[in-house]
Amino acid sequence: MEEDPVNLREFQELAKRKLPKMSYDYISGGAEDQFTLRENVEAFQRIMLRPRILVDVSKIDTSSTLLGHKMSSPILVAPTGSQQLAHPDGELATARAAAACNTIQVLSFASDYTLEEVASSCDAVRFFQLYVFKGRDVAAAVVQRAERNGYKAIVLTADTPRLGRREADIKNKLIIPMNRNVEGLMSVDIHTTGGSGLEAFASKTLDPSLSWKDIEWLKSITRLPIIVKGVLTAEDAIKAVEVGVSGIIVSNHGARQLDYTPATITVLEEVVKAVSGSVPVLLDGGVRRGTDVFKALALGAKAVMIGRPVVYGLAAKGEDGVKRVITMLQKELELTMALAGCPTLKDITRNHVMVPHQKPRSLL
Ligand SMILES: Cc1cc2nc3c(=O)[nH]c(=O)nc-3n(C[C@H](O)[C@H](O)[C@H](O)COP(=O)(O)O)c2cc1C
Ligand SMILES: CC(C)CC(=O)C(=O)O
Repeated sequence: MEEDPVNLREFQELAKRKLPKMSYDYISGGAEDQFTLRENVEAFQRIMLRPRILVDVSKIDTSSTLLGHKMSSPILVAPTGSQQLAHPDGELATARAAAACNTIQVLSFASDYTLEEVASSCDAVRFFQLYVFKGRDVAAAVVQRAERNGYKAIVLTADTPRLGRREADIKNKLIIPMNRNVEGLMSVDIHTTGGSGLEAFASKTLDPSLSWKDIEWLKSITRLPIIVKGVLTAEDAIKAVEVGVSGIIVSNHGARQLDYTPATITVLEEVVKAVSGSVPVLLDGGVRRGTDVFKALALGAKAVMIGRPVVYGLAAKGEDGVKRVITMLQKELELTMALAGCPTLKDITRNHVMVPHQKPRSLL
């Protein structure tokens, strides 16, 4: 009988056994030395909790809202491309699992099912993640389709003017399916003479000239709120608020872009302070435990997103695997809140965590 993972790490192990090496390496890997990949997880492990005792925790409420949308917990599904590498049902399975768990899926621009197919798969609140390609007409057409199909926000990924150097993908000569959302809008020759097929595609399509002034353009083509993903500094957080975004995601793209950026949890507080409550701040990168979610909330995040764990759940057990990953994390958060003396999310404060002097262990 197939084993039943009891935590998110065991889902990763199961996914590793089930997936071809090329797919597993693409999903699990990070950029270059993968220093930040390790840091994203380890920085959470350096933060300790300060639980309060003798609080009535007979009822725990994990429910939350984001931009006015209700969620059963502050845990969202991060955008991850090409989910058919993990399972044939890909983003459709993820959409149904997220809906069943009452949470928001951020659909990747690079999804293997089109945004229309995902929208008609089930009824749910979902957001759409945008990459801006050279020649803005493709992005404009896709954003308008997302709006027409009921997506409730645009998540602009801003940390990928070019693709980070992912050495496993280069060695494996990664083959990536053609982006379905741009079918009929553009044609790109993705044949390579070697190396990563994703890198070949990205270098032909991504627009490295995208800049802050383009938020104005994005606002001119959609009425949807814009959330910027990839903020790591107070300076950029302030800029994002100035140009009128509706939300910020502290993210280093799961350590797949610029290596030696800090773990996201170590810069969260800086960003939260810089925006002083004007817009919600989310975080992704390395969230693997309910205690991690709790720590991020204590440091000011409105919610967190999980990337790889969802894809591992999908690879391990399809739609049911994704459901179990999300539910597992929600239940761990609920238990953490009970054991820390926080019956509601509002009860989680900065005083519930002890943050060490932020120096990566390997630099001490
Ligand atoms: C396989 C994979 C594909 C991804 N594809 C996208 C994408 O298409 N767009 C995007 O904005 N981020 C993408 N990301 C980054 C995630 O949205 C997220 O920032 C990251 O996975 C969070 O870190 P975690 O995997 O440690 O949870 C991808 C990440 C992975 C692992
Ligand atoms: C560049 C995208 C197509 C995929 C992505 O964001 C990723 O692999 O991290």
